[in-house]
Amino acid sequence: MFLENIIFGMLIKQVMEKLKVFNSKDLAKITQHRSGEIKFGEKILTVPANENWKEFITNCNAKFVLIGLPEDIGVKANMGRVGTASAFESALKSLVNFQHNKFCKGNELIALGEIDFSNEMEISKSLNQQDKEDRKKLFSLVENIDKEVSFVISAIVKAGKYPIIVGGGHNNAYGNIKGLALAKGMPVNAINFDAHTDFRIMEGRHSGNGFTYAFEEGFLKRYFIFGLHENFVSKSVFNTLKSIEDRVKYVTYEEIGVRKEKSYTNEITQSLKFISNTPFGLELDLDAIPGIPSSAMTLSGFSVEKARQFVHLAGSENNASYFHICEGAPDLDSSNNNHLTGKLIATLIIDFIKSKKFEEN
Ligand SMILES: N=CN[C@@H](CCC(=O)O)C(=O)O
Repeated sequence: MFLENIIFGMLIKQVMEKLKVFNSKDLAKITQHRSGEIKFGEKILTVPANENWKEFITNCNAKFVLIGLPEDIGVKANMGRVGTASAFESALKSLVNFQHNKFCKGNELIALGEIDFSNEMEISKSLNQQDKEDRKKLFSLVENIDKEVSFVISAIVKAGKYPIIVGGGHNNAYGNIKGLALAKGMPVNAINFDAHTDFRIMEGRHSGNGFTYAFEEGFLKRYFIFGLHENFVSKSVFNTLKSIEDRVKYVTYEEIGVRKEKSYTNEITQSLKFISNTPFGLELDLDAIPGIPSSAMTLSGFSVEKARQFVHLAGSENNASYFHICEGAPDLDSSNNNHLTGKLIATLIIDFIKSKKFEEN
């Protein structure tokens, strides 16, 4: 057991720069050309060979940087159902085949690449989430992922760009928030469109406590959870939220969508007032949208149109500094339409890019 732990430690210490930078051929391979049309993939920028990625994105006119986090270890460490690792690949395949036109142009986006978590994913496959010792190892793997994510997000923000991050599990909120806070040199805020708070106890890192760790470690100042489901939040988490209500607020899905006590757009305005005075992260968990394959998939919740409206309104705030879409799990979709999760993620990416145009006008 002792030796096993040493080997495990050595394996996960292989922390280097794990960023796999895309080149134009990576996009060309998945872009389906059609005469008379210009596809997004023909215009999206990639880092030229032999150029330093940080220098390239700093000097580039494009404002948005796309980055993928192909992992589902945070979900596994949270006892969930894996399948989020393929979401980025699926989203990219749809995105490159969208139309480049007057509403949105491909060259506004740099497809930077993905963080290569294949080493962690391989180790994770051999671990049993029900086993106490194995679960601790899963927590360590998530900490490893956190370091990589916060490093890359911080570098993108320092380059003056908006990271658009496709998860992976919601554990990655922690790395995003920390990365943004480190780049800005101050604690930041976050708004989260989610059925869950992901403010569960600090029992070890997983997809259910990214915001707790970011809050307790001083990276997250104010947090708003938009549309959480009353049935999915424990009494103890509600008590915790009550004790810090000056810094963490929420509105439930049931208050807006079921009992109609509050209006959707008015609640978005109120929630944005709470967090938009300082740089903030925009988080969207696909398990809040009915019927989207994810670990905690549900059939009730805000529609795709409502989610798009939310991204549009929140993204158009000057201080909205990154957009993270997570928990989508194409691998859990057994239908012959399992490309649709990626297509939805690509649609939301474009909604965020378009929302920023209002900032300039
Ligand atoms: N990111 C999702 N987190 C949820 C998952 C809930 C579930 O698996 O049922 C949470 O931990 O609360």
